[in-house]
Amino acid sequence: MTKPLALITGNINKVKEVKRILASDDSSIDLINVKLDVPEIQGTYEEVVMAKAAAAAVAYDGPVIVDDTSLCFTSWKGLPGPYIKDFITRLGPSGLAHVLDGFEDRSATAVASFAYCAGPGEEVKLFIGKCDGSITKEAHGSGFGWDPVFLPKGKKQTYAEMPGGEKDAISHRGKAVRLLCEFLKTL
Ligand SMILES: O=c1nc[nH]c2c1ncn2[C@H]1C[C@H](O)[C@@H](COP(=O)(O)OP(=O)(O)OP(=O)(O)O)O1
Ligand SMILES: [Mg+2]
Repeated sequence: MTKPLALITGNINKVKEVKRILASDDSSIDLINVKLDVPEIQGTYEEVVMAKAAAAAVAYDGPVIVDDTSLCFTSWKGLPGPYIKDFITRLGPSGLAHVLDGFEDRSATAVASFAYCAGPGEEVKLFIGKCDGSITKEAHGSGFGWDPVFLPKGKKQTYAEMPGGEKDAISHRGKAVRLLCEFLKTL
């Protein structure tokens, strides 16, 4: 029996956002969430998410989607990138904002790397969404991860301050999930 398509993540905020983006797309694509601990290798965000999807497909033994999210500082040549989780977990949003004090360029790019894998050993397909912005000097609003310190380019509110639908319309995750959705409709 084929298993349902599963979004493999331990992050409830990702699940909430992906479901909200899919619902607004009117796509009738249904996902279940399965929380599995999948290893995350070191490498570029493409390498990290491809390995994560392949491992998730084996662990779940069925069709999976994974999301690996990066936050890339221009002044740091793209770092922390896929290693952002340790930074935000240890420093919190305002601590993260202060690591750029002393750098003139506070620009950053949020990257959502989604990957689909139909099952163990199957090819992995990538869907990348990016949002350019900058890191504010202080936290504004409260919410998911580094949302309080990410100011999308051309906006007056951080991700944390804007309504969910507004974040989805411009966000790294919104862009990646809409690409993924187009692909899933062709299956
Ligand atoms: O839109 C976002 N806005 C703000 N913060 C975000 C966002 N999306 C991910 N994040 C945070 C969660 C984690 O601290 C790190 C990414 O790490 P990442 O490995 O992709 O996520 P995770 O370990 O929480 O869940 P998973 O089980 O899917 O790997 O950035
Ligand atoms: Mg993770």
